[in-house]
Amino acid sequence: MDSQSGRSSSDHFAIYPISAFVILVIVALLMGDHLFSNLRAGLKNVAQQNVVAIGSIKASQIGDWLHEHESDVKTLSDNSFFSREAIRWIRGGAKDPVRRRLIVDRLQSFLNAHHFRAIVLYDSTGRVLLNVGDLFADDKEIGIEARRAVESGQFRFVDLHRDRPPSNAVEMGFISPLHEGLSYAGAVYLVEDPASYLLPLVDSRPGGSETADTQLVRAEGNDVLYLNQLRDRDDPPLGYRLPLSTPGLAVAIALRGKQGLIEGANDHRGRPVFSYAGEIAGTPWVLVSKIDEAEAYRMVDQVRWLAGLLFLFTSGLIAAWFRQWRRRDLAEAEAAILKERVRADALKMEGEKRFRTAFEHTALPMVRNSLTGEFIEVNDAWCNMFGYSRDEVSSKHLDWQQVTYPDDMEPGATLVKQMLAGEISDFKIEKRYLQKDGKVLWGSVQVKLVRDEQGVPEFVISAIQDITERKLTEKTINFMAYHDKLTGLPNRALLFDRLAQAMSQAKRDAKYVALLFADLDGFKAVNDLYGHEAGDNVLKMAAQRFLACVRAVDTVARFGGDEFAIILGNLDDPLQAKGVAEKIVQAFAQSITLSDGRECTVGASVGISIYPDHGSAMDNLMTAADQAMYESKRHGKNTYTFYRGKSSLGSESQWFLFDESMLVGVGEIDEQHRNLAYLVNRLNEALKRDESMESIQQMLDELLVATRHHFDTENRYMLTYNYPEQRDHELEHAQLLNEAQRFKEQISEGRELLVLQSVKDWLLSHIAFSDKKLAAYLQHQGLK
Ligand SMILES: Nc1nc2c(ncn2[C@@H]2O[C@H](COP(=O)(O)OP(=O)(O)OP(=O)(O)O)[C@@H](O)[C@H]2O)c(=O)[nH]1
Repeated sequence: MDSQSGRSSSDHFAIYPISAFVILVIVALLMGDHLFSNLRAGLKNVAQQNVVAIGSIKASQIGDWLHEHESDVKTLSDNSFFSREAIRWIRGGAKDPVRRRLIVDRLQSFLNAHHFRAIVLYDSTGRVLLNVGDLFADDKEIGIEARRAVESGQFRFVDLHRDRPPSNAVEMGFISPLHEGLSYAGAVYLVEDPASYLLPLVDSRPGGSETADTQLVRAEGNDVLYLNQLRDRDDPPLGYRLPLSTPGLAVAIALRGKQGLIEGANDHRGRPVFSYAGEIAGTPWVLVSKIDEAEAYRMVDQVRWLAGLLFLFTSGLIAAWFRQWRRRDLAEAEAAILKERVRADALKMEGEKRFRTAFEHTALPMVRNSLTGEFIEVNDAWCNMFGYSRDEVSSKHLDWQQVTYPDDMEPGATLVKQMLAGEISDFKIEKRYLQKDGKVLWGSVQVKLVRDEQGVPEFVISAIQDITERKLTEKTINFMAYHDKLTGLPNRALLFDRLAQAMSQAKRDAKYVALLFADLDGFKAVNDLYGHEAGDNVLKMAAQRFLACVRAVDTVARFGGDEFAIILGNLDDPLQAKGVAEKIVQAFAQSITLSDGRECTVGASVGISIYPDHGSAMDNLMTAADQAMYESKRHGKNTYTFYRGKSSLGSESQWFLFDESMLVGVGEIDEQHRNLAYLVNRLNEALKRDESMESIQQMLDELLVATRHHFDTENRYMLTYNYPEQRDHELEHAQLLNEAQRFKEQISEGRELLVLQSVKDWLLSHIAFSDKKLAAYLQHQGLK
């Protein structure tokens, strides 16, 4: 892995913690926001409840206080002793000193009892007649109000105002007309000092708050006039005003008629406040209690700030830790990559070194080829095997084709193509090679495609094992298995094979095959007269004479003893066999000279059968030839005879005749044997009808399945009844099944007749020799 890919892989893994962190941050922010929103809502609620409580209580107290004063005033003025005395005194021209004294005393005691600042007595024109209490400045305006009270007979409220100099005091009051019955003759003005109760009540604030305040206001022209002193301003009562049009001003909103909670408004400083407004009945006043939103929210905002700071601090810490971790991780990854690369390089060098040592010093011939087949290098063992020097290999630009035996080129070329196409990575084959001097040798070659680190094919390496010896041995063994040791002719096994091939070929080409059976006449006498060795020589010479009579493509086989068989394939006319038979008879008419010079004579009796005239199955054809040969013997020997029986031996549909003699006596086994015979006959029929190879294959498959089933049945019986020869019997089953596997290949090679014959032969032999024995045992055990 290179460093680039290492980093990207590490980055890939870093995505997870980063994503997790981002998600965590988002969740924390959302949760925090939700939490703080709830807290703020709670605090807002509390703050609003507080301003409502304070505002409404104070408004109610002020209302009560005003009402009380109104009652006090009315007590003094309404038909009271005082009012009667005062009216009389005023109507008397306000001259009676005794009555004046009485009035003053009365007012003074009233003043003392009710804590007014002063009481002023007016006549009906609004002129001041007398006053008690504090310093008082005669105010024309008040006089006018007093006259109006007398004229209207109505109580009048004198709003807060600043008294004229020298008093300058803030005051307010209540004017009540004096009447006796229905006549009014003056008025009393009770002057109240707001600082004694009203203003302290308004200004009283809950402890602990920095911004909570209550403001008593009234509209004056286009302004809001603050009647009390604000907690954050130095202006005295009635000393501060703001335009009524000030945007968002809570008191202005209240004066415009909004009562109760006012939301989203500001106070005189322009700061957002929670406020409550309440009208004071009978006055133009509005009482507004308020608290700064900032103060109400202060706690939660502070906590929010702290939480934010803590969050930022923690995030910073995590980010720093993560960065550090990533750095360390990357550094570790890079270090690991570097280490791995160094290790890989070392391994590669080590591997190359080892390969080179192995390549150079191994006793196994090895060669490296380019992808197009030229030799890149060979080792010493290869040079020894093929006879080329290394210089010759490079100067002659040798490639693998030049050292391969021409007939063996194809399989290797196909496999190399598959290997380069990536279908296989290596292969092993046996093939013939050509040495430099042209000699042929056999090699078992193991070929492997070598790819570079990116997987691109680089070169092909081959290791060759010299198997010439083994092949020769195999050839000899093979030859011996299929040839007669004495004469060197094909033996009976090879004869069957060749006959099957010839019959299949003839079937395809619509030709004839002649099978000649020849038995030497008088051969026993040779043995008897000249000895066995001489007999052997005669057999050898007889073989040569047979061979001399046939074409190279024909087969002469020794069938056994002094019996020979000759296959003449690819005949256009069956009578062509006649010529060969005549030549054979003539050939044996001449005497044979033995090694010791003595002469002997053996004849040849020949029987001829023709495929397909005398049978389409091998054993039928052989039986026919055999019968014809005996015919020749009967006719005095040294002659030939064509089979003259029926055009075809036996009933071909009953080619495998399952008769009584084949019953073994165990019901299930007999039934299966009968079924197998049926399947063999059916296959034979299909071959005769020249059915497609596919259906032939299918029938053979069915036959094999039935055979397997039959063997399983027998195995079961053997196991159940403890058959002493079970092992041998099962071994035979296994061998037969093994052989059966080969049948499929042989069928596809066009050797179906041989297969059929083989199946029939082994089935017959198995029933006769093995199954009958087994059945006898089973019957003995009581099985039917
Ligand atoms: N020397 C030798 N003799 C063999 C060999 N195989 C079989 N024989 C003998 O060959 C003889 C064959 O017998 P027959 O075919 O009856 O003899 P024949 O004299 O030819 O009789 P006809 O066929 O009736 O003419 C037997 O005596 C066998 O012992 C062999 O490999 N070498």
